[in-house]
Amino acid sequence: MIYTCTLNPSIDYIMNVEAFEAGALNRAKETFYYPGGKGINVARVMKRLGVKTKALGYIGGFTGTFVQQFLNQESIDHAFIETSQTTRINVKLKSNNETEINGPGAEISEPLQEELLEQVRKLSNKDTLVLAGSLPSSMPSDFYITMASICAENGTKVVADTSGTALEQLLGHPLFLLKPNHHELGELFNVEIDSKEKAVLYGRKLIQQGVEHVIVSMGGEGAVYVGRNQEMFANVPKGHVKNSVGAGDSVVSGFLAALENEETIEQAFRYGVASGSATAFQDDLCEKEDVERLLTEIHVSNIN
Ligand SMILES: Nc1ncnc2c1ncn2[C@@H]1O[C@H](COP(=O)(O)OP(=O)(O)OP(=O)(O)O)[C@@H](O)[C@H]1O
Ligand SMILES: O=P(O)(O)OC[C@@]1(O)O[C@H](CO)[C@@H](O)[C@@H]1O
Repeated sequence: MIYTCTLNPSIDYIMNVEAFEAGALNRAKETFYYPGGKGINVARVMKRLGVKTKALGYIGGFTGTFVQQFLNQESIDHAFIETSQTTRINVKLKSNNETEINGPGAEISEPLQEELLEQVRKLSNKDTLVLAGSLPSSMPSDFYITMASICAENGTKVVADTSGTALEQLLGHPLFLLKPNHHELGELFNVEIDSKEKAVLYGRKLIQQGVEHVIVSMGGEGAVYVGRNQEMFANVPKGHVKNSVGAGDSVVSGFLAALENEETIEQAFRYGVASGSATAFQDDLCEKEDVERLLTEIHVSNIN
């Protein structure tokens, strides 16, 4: 079973504003509320792609109730730990460009941290745990490492979709999949990644540190896959980008969903990229039929 863990979920409040002006009264022409947080996005997309998951993490307050009700309506299984604090609201302001304001997240007490670790201890070598997104600022920065170490003891596969210190600290632990974008990968090694060749070079360094599959997404410039025996490049289909929120999470979902359906690594990589683009081309997360329509526009080539 695939479990997603969102330590810091959100409601994503999407505001479409025609020509945003800082310091002035702006009126949105359209707004949307979606449950958010990277692990929750992964769970929602996997459900649409036909794969069952269970969402873990912390939830609380009226915003937490909204998130849980939304997931219930979409028949997404979850076992969140309730906190007395309100789940954050992240503002996604879409105008000529995209501006995001993400909240710091709730305070998570030590007993609640222990409760989540207990859930992780129950996972087996048949399970996969997706650790996705930021840690609330109150949590120890090595919490992902604690979770990854428990998983290593039990043979549970770990997928990580995070950035900054949390990502840096995870390196050296056995990881099944890492999906940094090219900025996040560059930040890890203090370099600028501006070509697929550089993405491969630094992707290989992740493989040397114990990662099994690396996908480096480069927005509209395509994506690179680096594995132990295979390196590939995929273009992205052409289309109008409406919403990049959750596009990276959709790449993770598409890749994992295809592997669950026993596709090859190449096909899973193509499916991941198609899922990312299908999300980028619409307001909410992708639907299966959009993903499958885009598959034919994605060409995967071996590198070297
Ligand atoms: N301009 C684009 N055209 C087509 N597809 C795109 C475009 N930008 C992003 N995508 C799709 O979204 C995926 C993820 O994009 P990106 O590299 O920006 O990752 P990310 O920064 O992790 O995403 P997110 O915005 O969710 O944090 C890409 O691999 C691609 O499939
Ligand atoms: O603050 P974090 O945890 O880094 O990112 C949270 C977030 O921006 O990531 C998702 C998109 O990937 C959104 O649903 C959510 O608002």
